[in-house]
Amino acid sequence: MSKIVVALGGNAIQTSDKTAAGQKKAIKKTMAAIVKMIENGDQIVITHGNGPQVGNLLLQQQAGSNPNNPAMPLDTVGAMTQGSIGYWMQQALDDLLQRSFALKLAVALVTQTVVDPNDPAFKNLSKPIGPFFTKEEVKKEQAEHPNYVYKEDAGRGFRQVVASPKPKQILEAPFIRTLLANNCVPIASGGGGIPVVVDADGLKGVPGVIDKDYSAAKLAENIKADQLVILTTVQNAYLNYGQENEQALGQVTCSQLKTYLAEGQFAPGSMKPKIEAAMEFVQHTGHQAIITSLANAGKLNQGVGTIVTL
Ligand SMILES: Nc1ncnc2c1ncn2[C@@H]1O[C@H](COP(=O)(O)OP(=O)(O)O)[C@@H](O)[C@H]1O
Ligand SMILES: NC(=O)OP(=O)(O)O
Repeated sequence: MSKIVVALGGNAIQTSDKTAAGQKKAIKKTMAAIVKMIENGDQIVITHGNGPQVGNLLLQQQAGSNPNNPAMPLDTVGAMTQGSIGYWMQQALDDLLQRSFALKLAVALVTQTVVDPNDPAFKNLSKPIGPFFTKEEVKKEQAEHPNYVYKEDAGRGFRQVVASPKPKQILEAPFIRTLLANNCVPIASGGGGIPVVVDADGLKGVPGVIDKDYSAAKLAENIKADQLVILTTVQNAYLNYGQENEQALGQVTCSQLKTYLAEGQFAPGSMKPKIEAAMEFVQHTGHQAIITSLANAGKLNQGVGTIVTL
């Protein structure tokens, strides 16, 4: 039996139907793929992104804000998305688990991730969140939210960007291990975990959204996982992605990936963090990491995807 941390990307949650019912439906389909991994006999910890949801909720908070009901800050909004997405996943998974594993339960855990208050990411905002805007729309948004920063996101439009500090420690890692030991399926570190710093007064939430791929690697390391699995839209990481000479990467070493990273083969904000997270886990633990599509979740022992080794 292997202990596996599975990181789920936006496509596992997002749908054109943004209602709770629409998102629940998408998540139920995703959880059915995860159950296949549990059926293989492995211990699974699920982590997930929250980019679209945290940005949307932040806008909703601002729109409804008044002195008696003020908008919540970004760290709290991040926690709210851990709650909502975690609830949807937990419910979907419980329904599916009850059919085959009467004793297993999913448990969504509000998770804090320690970051460095001096992380340069607080000055260089880079994490896109919320909806996409056209050039015209973004001018209106900027007038309404003068403190927000917007950047172009890979030719797909403009999005608000926030700080994305690197995770240093997943605070609740020991409890995640306890949950695993007690036959639970933890859903943890959602949205990369709520970024917190430790100061003289204790823990303090800070404004940012951590990249869930980097947090997944840190979580996998902190709970001594045997494998990190990053499930996304593509079956593999590719060289020359989208070009005529595109080449899927199968088994690949960290030193080969270092060369490909230097060549700029992986787009920042999408495949690059997944490659860097996989390398970090493999280099720190000696275990392997796999990047592949959600559709391949049940076939991980069949050599699918990009398999990163030392
Ligand atoms: N070299 C590459 N190989 C594969 N996919 C790549 C590459 N460079 C960029 N991508 C893009 O990365 C996307 C996956 O990243 P992202 O959309 O951030 O995923 P998720 O939301 O699942 O975390 C793919 O859909 C693909 O468009
Ligand atoms: N927090 C995070 O990385 O979210 P996305 O994967 O949805 O961007």
